[in-house]
Amino acid sequence: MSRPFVFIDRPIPAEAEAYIGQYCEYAIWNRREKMPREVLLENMSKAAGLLTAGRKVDQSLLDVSPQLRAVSTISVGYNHFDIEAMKARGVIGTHTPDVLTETVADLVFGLMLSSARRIAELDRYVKEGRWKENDGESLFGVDVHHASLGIIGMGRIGEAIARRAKFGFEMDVRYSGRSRKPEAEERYGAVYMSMEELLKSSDFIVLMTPLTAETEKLIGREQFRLMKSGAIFINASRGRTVDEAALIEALQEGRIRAAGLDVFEKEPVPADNPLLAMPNVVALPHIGSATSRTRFDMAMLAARNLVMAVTGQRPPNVIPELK
Ligand SMILES: NC(=O)C1=CN([C@@H]2O[C@H](COP(=O)(O)OP(=O)(O)OC[C@H]3O[C@@H](n4cnc5c(N)ncnc54)[C@H](OP(=O)(O)O)[C@@H]3O)[C@@H](O)[C@H]2O)C=CC1
Ligand SMILES: O=CC(=O)O
Repeated sequence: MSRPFVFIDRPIPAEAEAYIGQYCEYAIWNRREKMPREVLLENMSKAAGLLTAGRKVDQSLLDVSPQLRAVSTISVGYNHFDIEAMKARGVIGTHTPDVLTETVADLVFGLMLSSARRIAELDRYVKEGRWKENDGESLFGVDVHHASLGIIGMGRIGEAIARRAKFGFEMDVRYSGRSRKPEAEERYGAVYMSMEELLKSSDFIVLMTPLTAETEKLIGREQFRLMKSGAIFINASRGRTVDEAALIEALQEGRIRAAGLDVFEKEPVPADNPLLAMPNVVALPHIGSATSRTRFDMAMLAARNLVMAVTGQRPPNVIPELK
């Protein structure tokens, strides 16, 4: 039987590439520069599978990919998939849940600690030689331990954050979302409440939902107005789950104390985005899952998902809407 042809649209670890090579013919775009569209078109015209991370899989891509049977993304989020278009064409979509959960939860805690104790801001302060003997209260922050934490989107990563909060920092955990999580309630004492109640009562608010039609701009002007004065807002979901103009306004007006952001409406974030000029904003370049170990595990899982899908087996990580 002939081996299926797959296209890998970015550099991946040698082990993942070798694994795919055991079962498939393949081509790989192995450079950091942007791939010319002709290269994509040439490969997609014959590809049964695509391994990517973040490339839009929409009608226009499907139109130039007549053989396509499966797309495997090296990410847990799959908001770059046009689900309806894929469903209509019978294209399988897979993602990489679980392997990155703990790593992303670590980063979220880093953002919480850095925002509360002003770690990134004060690092610059010391390195710029501004540290003086009588700085006193001007360098004070707020406590993370024993504070209240509201998690919006108590899924895999949300629960890993709740565990750290409960057992590491004795925080008072509450959550909102479209379904109850009895295990999280039992294990972490997490209290289920409406988003409104959560926003009004939490010292820290962490947004961890996927980006969907329902969650786009889930947090906007009205939600920032509901937050406690002095609240700290963390977003590691997707930039578009937040109305960024409303976030900027809330920070400029001093409505909230600080924000820790791993994601932005436009990525890479433009240098003139007002958020970048604010000392009380910790800004990261979408690195939630970016440790060597975790990125390796994600690539291997995505490679296995792809191979299974194009060789007629059912991969374990088909995205829920396409199951
Ligand atoms: N910054 C980064 O580098 C990373 C960001 N992410 C982002 O984090 C997201 C979550 O990942 P993960 O925890 O694995 O996913 P899960 O699917 O396990 O969790 C998502 C949670 O969000 C909830 N949710 C979905 N829609 C809504 C809604 N409309 N209102 C409130 N809650 C909602 C889900 O509810 P229910 O249980 O009812 O389905 C679920 O509990 C990813 O989709 C991705 O966008 C992920 C990894 C790295
Ligand atoms: O943002 C990263 C992901 O895995 O989703």
